[in-house]
Amino acid sequence: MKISIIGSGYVGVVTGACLSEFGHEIIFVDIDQKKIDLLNKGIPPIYELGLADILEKNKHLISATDDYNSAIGATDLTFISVGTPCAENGTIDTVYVRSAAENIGSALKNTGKKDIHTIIVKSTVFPGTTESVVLDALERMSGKTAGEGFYLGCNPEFLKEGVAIEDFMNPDRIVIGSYDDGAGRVLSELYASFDCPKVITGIKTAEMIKYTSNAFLATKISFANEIGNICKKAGIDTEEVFKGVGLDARINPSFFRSGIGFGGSCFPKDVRALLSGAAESGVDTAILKAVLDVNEAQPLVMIDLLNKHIPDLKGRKVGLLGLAFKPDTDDIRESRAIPVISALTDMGAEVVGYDPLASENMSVLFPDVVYAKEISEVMACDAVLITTEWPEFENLDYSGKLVIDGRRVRRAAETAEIYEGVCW
Ligand SMILES: NC(=O)c1ccc[n+]([C@@H]2O[C@H](COP(=O)([O-])OP(=O)(O)OC[C@H]3O[C@@H](n4cnc5c(N)ncnc54)[C@H](O)[C@@H]3O)[C@@H](O)[C@H]2O)c1
Ligand SMILES: O=c1ccn([C@@H]2O[C@H](COP(=O)(O)OP(=O)(O)O[C@H]3O[C@H](CO)[C@@H](O)[C@H](O)[C@H]3O)[C@@H](O)[C@H]2O)c(=O)[nH]1
Repeated sequence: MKISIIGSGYVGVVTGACLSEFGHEIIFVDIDQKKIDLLNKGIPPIYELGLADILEKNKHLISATDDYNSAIGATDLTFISVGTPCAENGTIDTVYVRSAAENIGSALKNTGKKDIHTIIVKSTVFPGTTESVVLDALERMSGKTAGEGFYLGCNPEFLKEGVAIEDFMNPDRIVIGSYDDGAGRVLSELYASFDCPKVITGIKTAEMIKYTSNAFLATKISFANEIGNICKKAGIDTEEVFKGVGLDARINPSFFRSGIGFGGSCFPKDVRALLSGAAESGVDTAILKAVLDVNEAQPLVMIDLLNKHIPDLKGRKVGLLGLAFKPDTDDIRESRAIPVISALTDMGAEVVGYDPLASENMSVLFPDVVYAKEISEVMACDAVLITTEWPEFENLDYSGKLVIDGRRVRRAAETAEIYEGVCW
């Protein structure tokens, strides 16, 4: 198929790159000229394991542009994968989705396309958004009617950063929300060779499946952290507890890693959006509120543990191992290192941070932090705080150090002079 992808971020580029592996021709559309130039050279605009190889290998199938008319005119299927950031009231800001849909609608009109075009929303949007914001923009700008002049659907994405290619290629399920039979048919054909359950449903239900999945995973993590805090006080190993708990097939062992909570571009934003959307419709969401409250408090447990050993942090050097919101990414969005750095600087500590990929991104938020080129600079600090579990932190020698571990690095527990695990 010939496929255009609007928005060349984590989701867009991974989707396009993976679909090119099946021989589909891909045109990326973005408003960021830097990303367009990189993609046209076969270089990924974001870091994701394995992405560079695919883009280089399939260069002949891939191009990028800011011109909607040429991209829509040359393709049969368009994915919208632009960002849906948090608006001030906690709901999603649909400005990018609306603008993408308006531009697609105009292009459908300008190019005078005769063949029926399919538009699929891959961005995470609050239930109802595709059938209101997107549908309205497409019909208004194209002069066509959904289901007759174009097909409309949604296909939420479940990939995890860092393992995004693997997740896209081997999904647990594919969810297809269809406004009309056409969108369902086109996506069923596109994904025919994927050997996984396909959930074909209405658009609002598909949108809700995405929010519910993320909210449930976030709930598991906050629950694990609350239980972890109880275990820490009682001298019980949380990991062993969840090993025992997760063996119950009704529960499942994944996403029970306790620590300093969840960050990233999705869990915090999506739980907030669900909560705000529920409040707007008069539904009280006690569980979702608690999930966020636990997640806000959890990174600060590190500071309490540090204060136990160094009561006055003024002028003391505190090293941070890990700045990214999780390993194998340069993404710092909602990283749990952020509240830790803020608290430390508020208390007058000098922060030295190290991350294999994310230092540059973090330096935009915190220009006054010292970004270490070598881990030894962090290890020379008065205390070492582990905020991201990069595999290389398992190979360090922590002897003689005071370590507060937010992510359970075994080697630190074994070798540190003073070791405090956040929930163990
Ligand atoms: N990052 C993830 O792991 C992940 C996983 C599943 C779902 N999602 C969802 O997918 C969506 C995209 O997330 P992301 O992380 O890829 O975002 P991102 O910020 O990395 O990328 C969005 C891209 O869209 C471009 N853009 C914005 N407006 C545009 C327009 N009008 N026309 C063309 N391009 C435009 C931006 O320049 C940017 O390159 C969000 O709704 C997110 O919640 C993200
Ligand atoms: O047991 C766990 C698992 C994760 N985390 C933290 O949770 C955050 C998110 O991790 P992860 O889910 O691996 O990364 P994301 O790339 O944010 O992926 C989530 O968000 C995406 C965007 O919606 C979804 O597509 C994915 O299915 C969903 O896992 C990170 O800060 C992790 O450190 C924990 O603290 N404990």
